[in-house]
Amino acid sequence: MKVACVQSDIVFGEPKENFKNVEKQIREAASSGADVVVLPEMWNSGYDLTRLEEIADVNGEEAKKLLSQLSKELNVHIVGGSVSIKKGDKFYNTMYVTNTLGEVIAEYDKAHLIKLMDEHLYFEAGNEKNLFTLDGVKMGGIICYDLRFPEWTRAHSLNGAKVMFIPAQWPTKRIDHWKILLQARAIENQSFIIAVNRVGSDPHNEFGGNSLVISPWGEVLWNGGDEECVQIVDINLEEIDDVRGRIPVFSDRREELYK
Ligand SMILES: O=C(O)CCC(=O)C(=O)O
Repeated sequence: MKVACVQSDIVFGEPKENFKNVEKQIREAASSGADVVVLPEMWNSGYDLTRLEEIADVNGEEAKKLLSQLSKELNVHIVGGSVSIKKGDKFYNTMYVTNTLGEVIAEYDKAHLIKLMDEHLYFEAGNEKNLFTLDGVKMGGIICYDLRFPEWTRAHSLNGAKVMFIPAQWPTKRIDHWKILLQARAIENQSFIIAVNRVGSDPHNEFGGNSLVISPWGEVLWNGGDEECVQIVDINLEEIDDVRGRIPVFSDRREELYK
């Protein structure tokens, strides 16, 4: 499966520009032969939280429309990072996944909101897991700070996910946490990790890129460095069952000890 990681900068509080950029990047990824395109977190607005009323996507309609159209036209699945949306009178940090038929097959509201970046003051947290199937393989998606909760990735793995997508806006100053936690999640869950972080900066933070594709054995197959790029990485999904067969951690679990 050819996965295209879109490690981009995001224009603070300017959805129009960001929509244009994302369309260009998805087209570039598709023309390079991608099967799945993966975007970063909150690519429509960045963390311009005080202007959400003005700039959040109402019911995610604009994002869903663009991603569905491009998925169908270009014959690619899209794991749409996340966008800031407004549902009713509340705001959410939401991931959409679209398939090559142009269907929205998953919608996930970020479950863990990061107080350090004031997210909890503006957004509602989601309460549901995010599982979907692409090309017959069960996969899952979480968003940025969700990564710090190993139980959350494990819950997805126990429900069948073999590939985890993790879009982010992870600051440079904690980039070592990002890399180490991602590698740990891949090893302990014996899953592919496709993690796409933005680059550039906003008025509050500099963002560290270092998007990573990691195998179920824990090998870093690609590191995006800290510049904008659209990179295709070829992953062999057969490795998952091979690694799980060699070290059967799922059947060796002692659930009764963990309460
Ligand atoms: O956990 C962190 O250090 C960064 C998380 C983050 O930036 C986010 O959830 O948006």
